[in-house]
Amino acid sequence: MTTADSIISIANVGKKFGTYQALHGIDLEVRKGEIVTLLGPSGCGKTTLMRLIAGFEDVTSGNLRIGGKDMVGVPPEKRPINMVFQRYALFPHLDVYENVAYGLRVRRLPAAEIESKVRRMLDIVQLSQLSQRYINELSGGQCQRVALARALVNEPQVLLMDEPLAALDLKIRQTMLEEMKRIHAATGTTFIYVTHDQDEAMILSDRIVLLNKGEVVQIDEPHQMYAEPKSLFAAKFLGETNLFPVRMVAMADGSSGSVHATGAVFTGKQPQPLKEGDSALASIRPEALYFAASERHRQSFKARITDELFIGSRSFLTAQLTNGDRFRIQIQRGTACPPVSPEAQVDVFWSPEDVSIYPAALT
Ligand SMILES: Nc1ncnc2c1ncn2[C@@H]1O[C@H](COP(=O)(O)OP(=O)(O)OP(=O)(O)O)[C@@H](O)[C@H]1O
Repeated sequence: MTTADSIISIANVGKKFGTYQALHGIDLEVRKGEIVTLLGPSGCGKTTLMRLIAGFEDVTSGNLRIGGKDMVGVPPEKRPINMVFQRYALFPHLDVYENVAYGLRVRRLPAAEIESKVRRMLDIVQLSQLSQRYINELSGGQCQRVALARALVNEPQVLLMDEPLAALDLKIRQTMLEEMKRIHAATGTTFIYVTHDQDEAMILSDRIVLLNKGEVVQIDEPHQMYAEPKSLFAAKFLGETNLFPVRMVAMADGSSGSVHATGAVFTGKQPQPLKEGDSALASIRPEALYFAASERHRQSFKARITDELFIGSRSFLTAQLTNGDRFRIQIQRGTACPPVSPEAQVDVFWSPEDVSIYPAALT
């Protein structure tokens, strides 16, 4: 990507709090109109990176540009961005309309322009009917939409959102994610979204920036990151996966593979360097395991099915290998599968295309 396509350009950025290095060598280009999610476990630096973009903190090293302009010394209110916080920070003594109009009134825009911008934005977030309600008369999801409207009415080039759905329950979160995608499509604003929730990140993002311990671990489209995690950390953080301890070996055809204690052979992608004799972990997602062989699903081992967790459209089966290792198999409702029986052994098949092998010691 060239810098010309980018609204935000972050090059080798570091952030120190006293002696503590919270972010190291962050490189990130965000394109105009993109939805980019900063994803990672608690304390990995997501909020710090967002606060650097917002201008609430200064970078310690490296370079941060917005719209091509260096942001050193540019205060938050002079940056072409708006931010939506987890707790919305709405004005309880103003109604929905006046909450949305607030920023435009501060900027002293003409009354007719304020009216048309606020009406349009209330229409986009589907709150026109509730424009005269006070904030304490709204549901959590409606408050969230007021907060979005209030930020977007200022037509920022970039909207920053820090865990904006964290206070909502699961069902409303899912609806709000769909809403946010629709609002994004209607406005074309660049969204940068902080979450530690992998589902939110996968549903919403054009690209996910996965962080761990203050570093960017991987930047990819959600499908790509799920299918080809470049590290054990990414494989474990995004979705569920089974990890089988293996040892690297040379295969008969000269390629490299790995062997499990049961003798099962795993070949597959090796995103990080591995050599013969190394301890490693072979990763296979529960939905990539099958009970029937096919042209693709040729590798197999024997297991016993000890348990079924039924969750409606699908089930998770717990399976046990002959050496005692347990793993999970996901099957769709209606798919034929062997009965749960601690006695009977069944063959479980997979494709090398669905296997990634990672160094055991690294995360
Ligand atoms: N003002 C500060 N002074 C000192 N350390 C800080 C400060 N702000 C953040 N940190 C530290 O920097 C690290 C990253 O914090 P940050 O809030 O960016 O993490 P996060 O990924 O957003 O976590 P969470 O999901 O828990 O909000 C943490 O170890 C945190 O304790």
